[in-house]
Amino acid sequence: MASPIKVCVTGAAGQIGYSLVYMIGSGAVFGADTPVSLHLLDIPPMMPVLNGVCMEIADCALPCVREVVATDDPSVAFKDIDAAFLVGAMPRKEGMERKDLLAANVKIFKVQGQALDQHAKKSVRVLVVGNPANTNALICSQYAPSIPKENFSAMTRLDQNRAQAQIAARLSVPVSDVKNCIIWGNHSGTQFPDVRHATVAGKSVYDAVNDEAWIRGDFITLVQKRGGAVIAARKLSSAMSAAKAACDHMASWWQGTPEGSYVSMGVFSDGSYGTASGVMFSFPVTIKDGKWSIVQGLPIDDFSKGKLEVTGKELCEERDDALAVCSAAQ
Ligand SMILES: NC(=O)C1=CN([C@@H]2O[C@H](COP(=O)(O)OP(=O)(O)OC[C@H]3O[C@@H](n4cnc5c(N)ncnc54)[C@H](O)[C@@H]3O)[C@@H](O)[C@H]2O)C=CC1
Ligand SMILES: O=C([O-])CC(=O)C(=O)O
Repeated sequence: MASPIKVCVTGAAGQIGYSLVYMIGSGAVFGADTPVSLHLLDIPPMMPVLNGVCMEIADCALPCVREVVATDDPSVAFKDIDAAFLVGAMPRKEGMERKDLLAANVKIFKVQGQALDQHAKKSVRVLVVGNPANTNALICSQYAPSIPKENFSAMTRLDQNRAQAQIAARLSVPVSDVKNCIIWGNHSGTQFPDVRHATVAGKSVYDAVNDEAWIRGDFITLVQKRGGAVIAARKLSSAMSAAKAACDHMASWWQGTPEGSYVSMGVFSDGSYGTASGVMFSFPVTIKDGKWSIVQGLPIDDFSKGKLEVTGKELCEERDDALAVCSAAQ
């Protein structure tokens, strides 16, 4: 076995953390032959709960887990880490939009950006899960200027998984047959789940579904509002599926995307497809040798163009609000 990689999970005593640490420890993300040192961060009042999580990790007897560091100190949690899952943040309650969390959560990502800048490896790959994820990732990157912007990303993989699961259910096929559903823009109600370029068992999803009204209507709304529907049902936000998506995201980043496949990630926008630049916009990306590249040249019709504009505008507004909160907190 190789030497352990250091992986940090913030909010490790919370709901998503509870599923996520097991999945990482099981080898599902970095490979069954890659040992990991788990660095678990939470806030001081949660240390007894985190201690219980550590007991359970030990009791799982996971061969990949070589070390567990549980702490409330970001300088310890981020020390020399290779990968970070930034989950620790307040979740929304019924009736809230994710951007309603901005004022409370964005300060966490400012402080953690500064701590990553000081303590993490410069090659660290950072996945932001805590909402509003795209804008938190942008702020985190901004306050970690010594780490390349390409090393920060926001999670829209749960939306991609939701979209692919809905298409599979509609066509009564296994979800593994459905590929290349795209999530454009913000992880919010303005996101654009797009199946124009998706395939099912190698054929066009658009043709297989053969119902443009559904694809442009109920399908989009269902994916956009799925997080809220889970909250209404569970009285808690998605946790198991969020942890699975975080693992899928990091596994793609670590291991690359197969030939002909792409995945959606919130990444620093260079203005591709005429989108807003300087925000963390979710694009289809391919990944090779740990580096993502935005898939270029996909035809975008007028319907899609309109959707990209709306979600880009929201991201610019969130960015401006977040910067105002951060400078007021200085
Ligand atoms: N991007 C996405 O697709 C998704 C994002 N989320 C977001 O993930 C976040 C976490 O959700 P849950 O685990 O359900 O919440 P939770 O409330 O169960 O757990 C959050 C944990 O973070 C900890 N925490 C708070 N501030 C912290 C800080 N400064 N440093 C370290 N830890 C801190 C809390 O003490 C708590 O243990 C929420 O913001 C939620 O909205 C949830 C689902 C999907
Ligand atoms: O909806 C929420 O607040 C949690 C989340 O981001 C999701 O489930 O997609």
